[in-house]
Amino acid sequence: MPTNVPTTPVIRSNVPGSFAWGVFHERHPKLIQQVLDALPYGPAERAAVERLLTESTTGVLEPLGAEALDAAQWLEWGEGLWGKPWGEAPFLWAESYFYRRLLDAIGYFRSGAWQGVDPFAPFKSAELAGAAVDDELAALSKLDGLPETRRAEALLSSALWGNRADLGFQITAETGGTDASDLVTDDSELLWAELVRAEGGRVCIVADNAGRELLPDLVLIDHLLASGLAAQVVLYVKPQPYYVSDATMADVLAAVERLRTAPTEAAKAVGERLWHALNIGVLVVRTHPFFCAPLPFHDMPTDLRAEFTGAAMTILKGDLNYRRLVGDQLWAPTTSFTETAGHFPSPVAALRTLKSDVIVGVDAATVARLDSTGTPWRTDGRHAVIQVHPRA
Ligand SMILES: O=P(O)(O)OC[C@H]1O[C@](O)(CO)[C@@H](O)[C@@H]1O
Repeated sequence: MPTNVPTTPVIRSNVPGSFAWGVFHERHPKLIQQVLDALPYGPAERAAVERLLTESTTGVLEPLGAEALDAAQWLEWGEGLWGKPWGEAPFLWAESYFYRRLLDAIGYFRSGAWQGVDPFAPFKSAELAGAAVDDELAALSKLDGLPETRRAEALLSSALWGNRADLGFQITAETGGTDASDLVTDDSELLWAELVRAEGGRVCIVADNAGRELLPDLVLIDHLLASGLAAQVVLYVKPQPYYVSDATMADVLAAVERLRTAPTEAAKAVGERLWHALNIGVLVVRTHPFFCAPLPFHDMPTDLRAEFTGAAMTILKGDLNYRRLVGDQLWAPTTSFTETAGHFPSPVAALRTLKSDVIVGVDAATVARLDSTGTPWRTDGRHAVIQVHPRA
């Protein structure tokens, strides 16, 4: 690259007052407290968690212990960063390592009583069991009466706003609910056109959160399969607990069960169809260690790249997947989505509510309108994008 071309700054968490700084210095202390309150960890785990909080806010990056199975992998990923303050590492890297170290602190990988115990399970279970989910599943019945196109739009919208996790089918089964201006880029027509163009292919969905986000994702998957738009759907989940509510295989099973045991026929039927789809392999759940790696998708390993290659479409859910797709950098918001996401090995769509500074693909007039509101529109979770990089 010529030396006079300015590069887009990578986001770091060392600027007091910035969003990234707030994640480490304001959100993580609260999160740690919630984790310690939710399960009765003993003195060793509690002390290790407190040490992690101190290290990640005022200390320097310490590598994993040599006994960890992924110690060598992390040493390589963190080359040049060890011994430096956490805030000097890229925000994406540091946040990912924080969750890896949290699992270390609570003994998730060590042989012992806490091995394999998801520290976030109490939050995920409470959400899935909650009355809000009952209402959302009940609202699903209303979608059956809608014309096909409207129904498809409603399902897409639910999967999108499910990422905000305070909305769901209720929004879409009724007359709207979100302000259209909340959707700052809307490529939904292009997304449906691409799905129709590649009808009968394999659609990959890279999940984000469990519970109230995963449920509408599963309903959308059911629609893609039932309509024939997809012959097969591959749902990618995290191999281990991550970013609090990210979906793992256990969360998929819990969500399918929630659907199958729902009080309404419409929701039950979705649950039964998904169970059958899993049985016959038209719905496949997969994972890969790279989904918990601290790197952008640009750097995905060859085996994962090969999995996405040939997919009719890959739909990436949520904020973190977006950051990993376009790069966790302070792009000018008008930078084209294709320029930043075109490296992905298949056509790709992002369904994301905005919860961090990164944003691309927004037209200048919309950026000016949003900036003029004086609200933190990039991070307050009130806005969303549907963005598509189609087949050439
Ligand atoms: O669940 P999502 O949509 O991926 O959001 C995760 C986001 O939450 C944060 O961890 C903290 O707000 C962001 O840094 C991150 O991108």
